[in-house]
Amino acid sequence: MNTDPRPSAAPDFSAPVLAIDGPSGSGKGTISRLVAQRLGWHYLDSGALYRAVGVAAGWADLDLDDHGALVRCTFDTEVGFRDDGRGELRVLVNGTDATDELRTETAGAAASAIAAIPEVRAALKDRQRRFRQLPGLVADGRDMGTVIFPDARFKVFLTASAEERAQRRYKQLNDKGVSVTLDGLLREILARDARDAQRAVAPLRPAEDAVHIDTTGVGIEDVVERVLEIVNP
Ligand SMILES: Nc1ncnc2c1ncn2[C@@H]1O[C@H](COP(=O)(O)OP(=O)(O)O)[C@@H](O)[C@H]1O
Ligand SMILES: Nc1ccn([C@H]2C[C@H](O)[C@@H](COP(=O)(O)OP(=O)(O)O)O2)c(=O)n1
Repeated sequence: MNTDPRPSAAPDFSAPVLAIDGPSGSGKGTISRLVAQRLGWHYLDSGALYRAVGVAAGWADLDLDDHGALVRCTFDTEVGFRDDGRGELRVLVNGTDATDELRTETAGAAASAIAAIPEVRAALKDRQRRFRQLPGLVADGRDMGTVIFPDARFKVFLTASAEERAQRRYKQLNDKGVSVTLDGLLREILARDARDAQRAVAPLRPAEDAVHIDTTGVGIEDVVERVLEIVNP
């Protein structure tokens, strides 16, 4: 998987972009990584950037209400992506492998709060756009098709029922030995959906030209095939 294409290079506007947006647990990361592997394209996990700022803010003991400090933290936080060779993405925050910490619901909630600050979103815009390199980019997030790559050639909006998304997260965390309750996860998912969809800047919503795929009860491989069909009909 191509994860970090020359991060300081300018975007290559001739590279096609597949934008995959959707709420937490809809399968964006899983499907994007598999599709990127199959196409041999680069992959941008935009949520990891917001999570990385959240984690770095936690390390620095910053107050989530101190917007000025969070914006400075966004500029100061270096995020690196590495393929572990088995198709999994490792994320380095200021040089430290923070992959496991990044995936916790605490980091997700911090990311969601920080992501509502317009200056933080603005600070991360160019960093995301630089991932656009040949032969193409699969970009996963909330505003890939609406704000970051509005001219993306392909746009997908993934959904699944909140109950199924909570079940998926429950299984994912349980498999990692993290102790959580299904009820608690469902509450967190609904709270995050509401905050991401209701914020003033770049709210979670499908682009007008996005293809909607409801993945409730649909297996991963079937979703991958449907997305590949959109790119190569
Ligand atoms: N279509 C699907 N059917 C069943 N499980 C899925 C499906 N898509 C993703 N998953 C599982 O759900 C969990 C959350 O998926 P993930 O890709 O992290 O979602 P997102 O990036 O949208 O939050 C993972 O454990 C993943 O394996
Ligand atoms: N493009 C993006 C990506 C993520 N965010 C914010 C909002 C999300 O709740 C958090 C975490 O995103 P992430 O995609 O990592 O979370 P999920 O895997 O969907 O649970 O970051 C965003 O505002 N815009």
